Amino acid sequence: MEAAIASTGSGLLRSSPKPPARQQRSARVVGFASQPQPRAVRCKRSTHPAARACAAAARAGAMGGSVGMERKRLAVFVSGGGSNFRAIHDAALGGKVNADVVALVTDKPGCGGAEHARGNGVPVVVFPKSKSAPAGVSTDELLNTLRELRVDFILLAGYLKLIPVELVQAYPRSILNIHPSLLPAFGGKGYYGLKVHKAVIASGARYSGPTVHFVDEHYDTGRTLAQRIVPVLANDTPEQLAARVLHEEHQVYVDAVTALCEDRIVWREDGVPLIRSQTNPNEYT
Ligand SMILES: Nc1nc2c(c(=O)[nH]1)N[C@@H](CN(C=O)c1ccc(C(=O)N[C@@H](CCC(=O)O)C(=O)O)cc1)CN2
Ligand SMILES: NCC(=O)N[C@@H]1O[C@H](COP(=O)([O-])[O-])[C@@H](O)[C@H]1O
Repeated sequence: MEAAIASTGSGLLRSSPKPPARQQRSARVVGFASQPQPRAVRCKRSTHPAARACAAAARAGAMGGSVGMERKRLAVFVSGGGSNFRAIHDAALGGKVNADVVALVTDKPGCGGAEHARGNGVPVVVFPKSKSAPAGVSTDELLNTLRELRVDFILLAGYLKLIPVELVQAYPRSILNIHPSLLPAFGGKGYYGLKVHKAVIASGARYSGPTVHFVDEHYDTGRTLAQRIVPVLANDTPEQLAARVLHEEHQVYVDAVTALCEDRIVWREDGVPLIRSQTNPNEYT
C-alpha cells in the first residue's frame, strides 16, 4: 500500500513503507537474508488510512529532522586524501549528520583517508584485492563485512575503482558519489581528479561545480541528487579550479548525506530524487 506526501506539480511523490522492523533486524542478524530496503520515502496519492499515516509520518519526519530517528550507519570509500570523508566524519561526530561512520573502505591502504580513519578509530577495509593491495578482500567478503557492520549507506568520496554490480544491487538507492563536475558533462571512465578540471578548462565552460549522485553499475551515470556551481575564471589553472570546486563539495555532500540520514530523499514519479527541505515539508530541491 502506498500513500501520497504531496504533489510537486511535476509528478506525484511516492513512498513505500519499510519492511517490518523484525524482518529488517533478522536480515541484519543472519547476514544478507534480504536486501536492505531503500530508505527513500515514496508515497502515492490516496485517501486510504495507511496512505494518510504514511504521509503524516513523512511530514513528521520532515518537520522533526532526526529527532527520534534511527541513527544511520555509513561506510565511506576513498582512494586519496579524504577531505570529503573528513568533512562527513566531522559532521557525524558534531551531530549535523544523523549517522556514524562505521567503516572506511579503500584500494590504497596508505592514503590520507585511511590514515585519518586509523587515527580516529574507524575500521579500515582494503578493497579490492590487487597486486598493490594483496591484503584486500573480495566482493563477497566486503558484502559480508558491510552487513555484519549493519551499514545502511555507502558514500564514495574520491574512490577511483568501479563499484561492482553485486554491491550496487545489494544497496539499492543507498550508494552516493561525489563527482567534481556538473554531470553529465565531464564524467565517465577516465574523468577523475585533475583530469576533470583540465577538461573543463579546455572546453571553455564558464561554470563548473560538484555533483552528488546515486551510484549505478556504470561510472557517473546514476541519478543526480544535488549540484553546486562555481565560476571558471579565464586564467584558472586546474589546481585553482579544483580547490574552488572542492570547497563546494564539502558543503553539498554533507547537506546531501544529512538529508539521506534523515529520510528526506523522495523519488519523483519520473525517477528523479529530490531533497525535502528540513524546515518546510512542501519544499524540495
Ligand atoms: N559503479 C560505479 N562505481 C564508481 C562510480 C560510479 O558512478 N559507479 N563513481 C566512481 C568515482 N568516479 C567519478 O566520480 C570515477 C572514478 C574513477 C574513474 C576512472 O576512470 N578510473 C580508472 C582507474 C583509476 C585508478 O585506478 O587510479 C579506470 O577505471 O580506468 C572514473 C570515474 C567510483 N566508482
Ligand atoms: N571521479 C571521481 C573524482 O574525481 N572524485 C574527486 O576526487 C576528489 C577526492 O578528494 P578528497 O579525497 O579530498 O575527498 C574530489 O574532488 C572528488 O570530487
